[in-house]
Amino acid sequence: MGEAVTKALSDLGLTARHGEDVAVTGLSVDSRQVRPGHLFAALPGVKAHGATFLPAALERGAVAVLTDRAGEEIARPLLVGSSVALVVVEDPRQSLAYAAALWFGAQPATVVAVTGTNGKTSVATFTRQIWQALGFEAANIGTTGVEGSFTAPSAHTTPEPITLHRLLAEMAAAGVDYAAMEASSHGLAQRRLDGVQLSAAAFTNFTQDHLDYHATFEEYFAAKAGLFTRVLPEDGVAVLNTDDPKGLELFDYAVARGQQVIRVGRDASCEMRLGGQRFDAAGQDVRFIWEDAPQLVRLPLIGGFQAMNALTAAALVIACGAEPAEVFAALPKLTTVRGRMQLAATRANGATVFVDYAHTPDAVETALKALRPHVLGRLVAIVGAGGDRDRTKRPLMGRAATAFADHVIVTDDNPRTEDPATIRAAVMEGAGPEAQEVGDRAEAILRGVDALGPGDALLIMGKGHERGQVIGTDIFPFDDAEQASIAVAALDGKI
Ligand SMILES: CC(=O)N[C@H]1[C@@H](OP(=O)(O)OP(=O)(O)OC[C@H]2O[C@@H](n3ccc(=O)[nH]c3=O)[C@H](O)[C@@H]2O)O[C@H](CO)[C@@H](O)[C@@H]1O[C@H](C)C(=O)N[C@@H](C)C(=O)N[C@H](CCC(=O)O)C(=O)O
Ligand SMILES: Nc1ncnc2c1ncn2[C@@H]1O[C@H](COP(=O)(O)OP(=O)(O)OP(=O)(O)O)[C@@H](O)[C@H]1O
Repeated sequence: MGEAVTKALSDLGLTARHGEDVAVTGLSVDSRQVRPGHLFAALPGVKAHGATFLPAALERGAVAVLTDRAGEEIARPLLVGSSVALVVVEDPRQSLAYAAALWFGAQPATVVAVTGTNGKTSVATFTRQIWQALGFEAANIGTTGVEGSFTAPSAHTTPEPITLHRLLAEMAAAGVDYAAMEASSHGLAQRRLDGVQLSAAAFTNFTQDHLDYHATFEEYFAAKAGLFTRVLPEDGVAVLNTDDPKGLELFDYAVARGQQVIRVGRDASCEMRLGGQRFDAAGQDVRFIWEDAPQLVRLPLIGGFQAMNALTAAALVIACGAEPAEVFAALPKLTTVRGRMQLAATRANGATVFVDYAHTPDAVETALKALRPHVLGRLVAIVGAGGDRDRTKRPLMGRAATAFADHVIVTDDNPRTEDPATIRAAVMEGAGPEAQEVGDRAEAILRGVDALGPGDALLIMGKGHERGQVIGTDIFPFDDAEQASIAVAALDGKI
């Protein structure tokens, strides 16, 4: 057994207000995870103040507490006569983020972060894919976990600082030199990224979302802006979609801080400018202009917005020092995030089948609208809604499908403990009398594929990357992309 690592509070940038500069054996934000010798970060929470769990943390052997003034009030009486060190700071989440960085002490040499309402996963994934295509060891961290040269599951889009820095240190130890991470607005508001050394950061766009957590639109934007005004250092590069008015606002902040900026968008002022797009069944040809030189690339990606995501990723990689010509040569190799507008199968007659995670009325509309320019013939949609979740969205999802597709098949999603027929009836109510109802999802996919003539496309929505269907309380193996391949093989005589 190796000797346990310990670090003094002062080595973690912390000063005790009460007690000594003790050595700690680890960090925890949750009393239930405290081990003997740990520093317990008692954070102000939505439901409770972490300091209320101090007795449990002390019982488990915490030797130091990091908290704010409100936490100090709760902690002081509990610490009378004890040698436990009490560290009181203005913003304990930020101090914890710095302490976690110092505790783990290593990260990949180049780390970039992406924020925005939509496109974070796509941009972080594309950035990693470009680096890998250039021959570098690279990984991305986000909603889909950690992927690339290093893989790990992740519960959060932006992991908590302790998890995040453990991951970054493990990546560095495994030889990963490049990492692209998603910066969620929750993660930014909770200072999860504050201890990360960023080389560049990108902003994709800003629309209404997450107003359940952020009190106002302004607060939500302020959280995202923090990536550029606080986390990204002055010598970092800001990659900004300045077609979005909020991107223009960030441009002003970045310039005021002396950061170098790469603007991405359609406007003539952009260093990375999107010119034209021509769509076909399997992707798009994109014309763009980099520093006044026109370029043409093939993107095997569905959806007009993916060109902006790919260019944003290209700009990030260039910002970190790569040769632009090599970066542009890598773009035709990009592949979509699994289950997001994923080309799952192609019929012998050329008709295509796509799988997408869209499971809200808005997402159904966006997905169908994105696919439409790629389809010469008819667009067929398969839609369903999950059980034990929001009921009001069911007819709205059916309505959106009928409004933006030429033919709609309503099927089961994850019925969970509800009666599947009742859920389908609600979706059918919005989808209208022309829609076809096929409860069994595999049969619905078979019928959808069978309906495709040359030039047609089928979009199977709702489950995306999932590999199981939840019926009752059991999960049965089910993969939309695999079912699409099976249906195509069966109908085109390959099995
Ligand atoms: C809404 C939100 O962000 N909540 C975060 C917040 O929890 P909270 O304020 O509710 O905590 P609380 O339950 O009031 O407890 C207060 C403190 O006491 C601690 N505690 C609690 C119970 C106990 O027995 N002992 C104990 O020590 C908790 O660890 C916490 O530090 O502080 C906790 C500790 O830092 C976080 O783990 C927790 O993230 C939760 C798990 C979460 O689900 N967050 C989601 C919303 C999130 O961050 N999502 C974004 C993506 C959003 C998106 O783009 O879709 C993400 O980046 O993943
Ligand atoms: N640049 C973009 N502009 C507008 N919409 C986009 C853009 N990129 C992606 N989208 C839409 O957002 C959906 C989710 O994309 P993506 O996973 O990349 O975003 P995200 O910000 O990571 O969201 P999440 O954290 O929920 O995964 C896509 O399926 C698409 O409908």
